[in-house]
Amino acid sequence: MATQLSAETIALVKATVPALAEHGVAITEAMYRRLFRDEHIARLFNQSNQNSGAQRFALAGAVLAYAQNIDNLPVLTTTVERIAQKHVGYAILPEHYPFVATALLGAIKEVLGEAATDPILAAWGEAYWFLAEILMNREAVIRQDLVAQTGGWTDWRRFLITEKRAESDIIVSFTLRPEDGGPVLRHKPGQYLTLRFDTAGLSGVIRNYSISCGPNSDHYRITVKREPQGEASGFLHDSARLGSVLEVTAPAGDFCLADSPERPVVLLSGGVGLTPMVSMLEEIAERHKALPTYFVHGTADRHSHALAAHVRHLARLHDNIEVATFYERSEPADAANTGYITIDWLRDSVPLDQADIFLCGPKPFLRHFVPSLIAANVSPDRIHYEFFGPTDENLAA
Ligand SMILES: NC(=O)C1=CN([C@@H]2O[C@H](COP(=O)(O)OP(=O)(O)OC[C@H]3O[C@@H](n4cnc5c(N)ncnc54)[C@H](O)[C@@H]3O)[C@@H](O)[C@H]2O)C=CC1
Repeated sequence: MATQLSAETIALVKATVPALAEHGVAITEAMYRRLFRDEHIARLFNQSNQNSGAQRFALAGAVLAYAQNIDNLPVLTTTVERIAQKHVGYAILPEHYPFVATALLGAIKEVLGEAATDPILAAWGEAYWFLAEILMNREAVIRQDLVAQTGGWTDWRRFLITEKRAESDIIVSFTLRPEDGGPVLRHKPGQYLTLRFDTAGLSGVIRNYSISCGPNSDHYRITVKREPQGEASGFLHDSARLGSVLEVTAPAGDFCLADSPERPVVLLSGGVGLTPMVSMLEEIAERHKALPTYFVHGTADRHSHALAAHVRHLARLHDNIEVATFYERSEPADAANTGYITIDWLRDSVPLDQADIFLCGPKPFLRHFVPSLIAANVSPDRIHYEFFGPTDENLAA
């Protein structure tokens, strides 16, 4: 692999930035159309993100960001790590990359027509493989690291549902244990699992769910909200039973609590976005008993509030854990504030000037808090957020 792209390639790719800004979504649309002619490639993707169009927009943004920063790649380090983690979770392998190269170059030619000259296509081919090498190398390291650990694995492994438990009117937890009876890899609190369903009507459907329990070598727990028209969540809520099998890849993701947290921690969540926070809270209760921790959660009302008793229980056992709850609609008996969590409340109630802030929730929640925290002088390296779905890297913009 070239260790660096030539100045000529960089210039040719950068020259396509205006065309990508204008036609990026058309290009990614054409790319996916070409890519999905191969059934085995189509099965690698979460098709609900395709149906919503979100994946096309996210990829168009990523391609544009790559072209814009091709002479300053360190800017993309976080994005590259997230993509590599996601690829390992989706069991993407080096042999899949040529399919994307062919589809992307074909799509650029199709959409840009004569403007996509041979030198431009050659430059994009080179640029694609340059980035692909970086990703494939990183993904190989992640996979090696996974198999080197007790309970680790790569590719899909069969898990059984061994417990199913309602956490609120709309949220259910599932405990998953390997069918082979072996141990599981201790995940990093905050990481997610990738599940593949193999049931009639859901064959090949893939979804990510955050792990909602603390690290252990025996089982994982996921906690799932029923989404309107959600195929996978509908199946899990209505049809999955004890003993149902799900295929799972190893825990992935870089949104996690440090091994030895050095600053106070604020765990800020909206709705079912509390799941990775509960995993972090269990780990803090178990291993970081002196770490000042603020568990701040907003949800619609008491009926949608999952794992409430569990979180309160952990807080009661540990002096260092403070819990605050916000309901959009509260009743007099609720131990909750009314309305949304606000930046003013956070400023008055948690050590924003020192803490690491972890955020997970719906997009409007992240779109509100990430810029508000930056405006409140929280340095971006202390703001950590997670959102499932095609990654939107522009929340801080
Ligand atoms: N690891 C991950 O990336 C995970 C992501 N999620 C995501 O979290 C989201 C949670 O969704 P739902 O439970 O449907 O949430 P929701 O739409 O019901 O909202 C939950 C709460 O978030 C708060 N909120 C929403 N907008 C806000 C704003 N602008 N300012 C302040 N607070 C606001 C409110 O308290 C609201 O009650 C989903 O989009 C899901 O994909 C969930 C679990 C894990």
